[in-house]
Amino acid sequence: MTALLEVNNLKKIYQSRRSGVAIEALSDIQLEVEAGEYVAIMGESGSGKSTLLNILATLDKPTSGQVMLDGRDLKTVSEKEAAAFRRQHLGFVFQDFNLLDTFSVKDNILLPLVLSRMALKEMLPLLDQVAKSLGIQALLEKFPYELSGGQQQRVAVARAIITKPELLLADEPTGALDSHTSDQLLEVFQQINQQGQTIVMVTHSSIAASRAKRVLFIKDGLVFHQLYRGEMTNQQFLEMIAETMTALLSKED
Ligand SMILES: Nc1ncnc2c1ncn2[C@@H]1O[C@H](COP(=O)(O)OP(=O)(O)OP(=O)(O)O)[C@@H](O)[C@H]1O
Repeated sequence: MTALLEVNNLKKIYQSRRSGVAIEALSDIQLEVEAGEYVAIMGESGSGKSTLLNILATLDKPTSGQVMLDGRDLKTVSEKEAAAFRRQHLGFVFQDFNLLDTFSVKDNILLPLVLSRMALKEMLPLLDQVAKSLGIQALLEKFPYELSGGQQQRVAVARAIITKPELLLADEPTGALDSHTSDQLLEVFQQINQQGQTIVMVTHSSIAASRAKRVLFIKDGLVFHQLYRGEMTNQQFLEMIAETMTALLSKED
């Protein structure tokens, strides 16, 4: 079986325009994600997590190496095609929700379908389904500024999954949430993963990572280590992740 996402020998070097100094953010990343997996990516600040996510999201290009999504090399996605490609195949959830304040919740969620020119009568059943599964039916006519952070993030998740993307990419999705709301969001992620949604989530939080099925640790631009949940409970997996993070941070090179 081929993986849904395959990353081979990915390297990213940033060239500082001012100083001319080259920074190697990713040196040789190798990873595979199967359809239906829920993978968290951890690593200390500056280890290259956002760089990796941006490349997977087709928002940035690698210096070398390959990313294959569902058998397609992202190199073959042209600049012109990129926005439509992202809409059709990927969903995004960010730390700061990124909702449009002048649009109602309903219109925010429908936006990717509107941009894909779907007919309204096809959209509405999808809206209904996604709103029900995230428990946000009562919020549809409100505006984002009328919602709590947790509610806004649920709306952002609804917008990300309404297109039924092959892959949901999340960058610090619990970063702006308090611990209670963060738990609720993590439940939502577990629930949509159980329904078949593949998720790759970058996070600083060991608690968030402990809800995934697998955790990758990045250090020095490489996948340094990985842990599988297997039969572990959330608490057991959390302890193992926390120990690994401590070891990772204490091992200076
Ligand atoms: N646009 C850029 N130009 C130059 N250097 C960059 C750029 N973006 C990131 N970097 C550098 O690349 C390295 C990796 O950064 P990246 O943001 O991917 O790390 P991160 O693991 O996501 O960090 P954090 O957890 O703090 O968000 C860092 O050394 C950073 O300073």
